[in-house]
Amino acid sequence: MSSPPKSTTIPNVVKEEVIASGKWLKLEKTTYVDPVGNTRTWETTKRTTRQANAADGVGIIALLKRTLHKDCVVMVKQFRPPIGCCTLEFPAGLIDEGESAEIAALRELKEETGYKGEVVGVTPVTCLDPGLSNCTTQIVMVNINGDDLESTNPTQQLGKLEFVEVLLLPLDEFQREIDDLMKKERIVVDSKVYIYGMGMSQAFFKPNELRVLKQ
Ligand SMILES: Nc1nc(=O)[nH]c2c1ncn2[C@H]1C[C@H](O)[C@@H](COP(=O)(O)OP(=O)(O)O)O1
Repeated sequence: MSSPPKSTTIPNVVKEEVIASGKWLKLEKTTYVDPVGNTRTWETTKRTTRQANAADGVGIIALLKRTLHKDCVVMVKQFRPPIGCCTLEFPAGLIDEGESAEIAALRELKEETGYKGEVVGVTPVTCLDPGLSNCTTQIVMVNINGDDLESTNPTQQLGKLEFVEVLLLPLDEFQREIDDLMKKERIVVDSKVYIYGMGMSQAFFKPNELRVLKQ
């Protein structure tokens, strides 16, 4: 088997040309130098809405905490035209001009679900699908005091063209609830959501499983 060519160059982008542009998205031809010094091209999509020094959007992991109830993750289900069916996602949205990720997260959570939250953590800017697009997000962790009067009967603040259903999934059965939902209806789950569920299952919900050391 022949060995791969040795990296000799720091890869970098040398040119970005717009091929097609719409209101929300554009398609570019990206010319770059690869790790062995060859000049190549890539087809790249970008959002037109990105604000300076910010991620494109936020995703919100919102935990609803109520006395005598299990903690629940606040989820949204909506029809997504690019994929042609409903998806299960964390509440999410684009960051507006002048907004921080934290402010955008609390605003989007209120609009999409009606809940008022408190920010307890935020990730760095993370990429979403870097082989396709430069799109980035920050995931904001939010707690909701469900005993607060304003959270007992939350009212969404959706635009006329927005149709978002709110689902509350118990944290301790998160992955199983999602699997059950997928058996019942045609729904595609956002990968961030499913990985969050798998991570929790692996970390917390098999305390008696014997650890096997693998060489
Ligand atoms: N790629 C898009 N095509 C559209 O035709 N419209 C789009 C695109 N991306 C965003 N939008 C519109 C739809 C909403 O009116 C606004 C804001 O969306 P937001 O709620 O912030 O984000 P999502 O919940 O992720 O749609 O942008």
